[in-house]
Amino acid sequence: MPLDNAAALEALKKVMDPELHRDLVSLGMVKDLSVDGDAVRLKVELTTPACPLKDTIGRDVEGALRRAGFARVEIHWGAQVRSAPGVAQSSLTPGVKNIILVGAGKGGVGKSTVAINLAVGLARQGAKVGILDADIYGPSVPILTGLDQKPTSRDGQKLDPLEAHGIKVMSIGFLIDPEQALIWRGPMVTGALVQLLRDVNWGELDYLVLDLPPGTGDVPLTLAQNVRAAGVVLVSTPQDVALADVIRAKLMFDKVSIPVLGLVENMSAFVCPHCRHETAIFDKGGAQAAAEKMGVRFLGAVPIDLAIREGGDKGVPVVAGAPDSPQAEAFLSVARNVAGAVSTQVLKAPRLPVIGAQPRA
Ligand SMILES: Nc1ncnc2c1ncn2[C@@H]1O[C@H](COP(=O)(O)OP(=O)(O)OP(=O)(O)O)[C@@H](O)[C@H]1O
Repeated sequence: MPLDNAAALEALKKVMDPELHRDLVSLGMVKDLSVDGDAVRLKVELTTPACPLKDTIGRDVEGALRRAGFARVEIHWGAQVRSAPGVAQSSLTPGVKNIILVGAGKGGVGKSTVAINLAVGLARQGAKVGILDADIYGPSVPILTGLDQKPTSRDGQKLDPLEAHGIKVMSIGFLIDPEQALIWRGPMVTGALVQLLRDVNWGELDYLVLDLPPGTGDVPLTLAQNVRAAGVVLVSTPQDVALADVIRAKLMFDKVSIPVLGLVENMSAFVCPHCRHETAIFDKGGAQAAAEKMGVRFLGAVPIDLAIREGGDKGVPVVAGAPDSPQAEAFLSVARNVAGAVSTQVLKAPRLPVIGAQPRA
């Protein structure tokens, strides 16, 4: 067989994306293919810049092309985050490709800490990201980002989100006294949430991370009726009492047809910074077992750690403040796994009309 574009494409059709279980050519990931003698050059366009399997894909592409007879293989990388068909055209947030919910069965398990580090982690890997603090009864994103100014509006219609650590940020905590929302009835809460989605200038984003209130209630239901989220990341500590709640939360998301992207174990074992001894304060490994039981993906474990708590209190998430630390790497790995899960979800999504409200003219 001559060494030409057709031969290279034939070889690339045998390379499967290990996450998406389809070949790179039919996924439209092969771009700018050119052959010159026994040299081949191409761009592989990943479905997310935070691709967890980039190295594996690179090795597989090179191997397949070499086996086809190419002596020199030059791979360039790109990324184009995709969204499920129809999502962008008919949603409250037209420029947002994927909405990722972060939820927990109970309070205090570190849901907001995971949400902010996930958002900053996705941005650090090259994605355009925003975070919306939808935890209307207990907004913690202002503290976690160190932001406290009031958002303003340049166009007199939509509020401009604030920015910190490379992401766009909006929280009900910027707009009202947090104690005020505590006495809100359900419809006020859901109304505020719809406004925070629709009436904020989110612009073009690959991912909008939504920090949900803990437990089950009106907010997930409102979201299910108004946005087509890519899915929900569930956060739990490893001990049984938290896991029982997260299993209940999963059932609730199933009921409202929001896909569960997977489960994160937060406050996993404590590693002593002095002697490296590991202590399983809240137990360890429980979430992985629970994820298997629930039939959802395990997205990773984050240790209980002083730097994570201090970063949160100072408004500098550890992923931004100490990006090369093992603590940050734990969150970055979760971010890559979440990005992979979103890509898988997007490709699985049926081409259905999107439920819910239309953008305002
Ligand atoms: N892995 C961790 N290591 C150490 N401290 C952590 C970790 N994760 C969260 N924390 C700390 O635990 C406290 C609660 O975290 P966070 O506010 O993220 O929880 P939450 O589940 O969102 O709570 P709520 O339900 O009240 O919104 C914070 O002080 C935070 O800094």
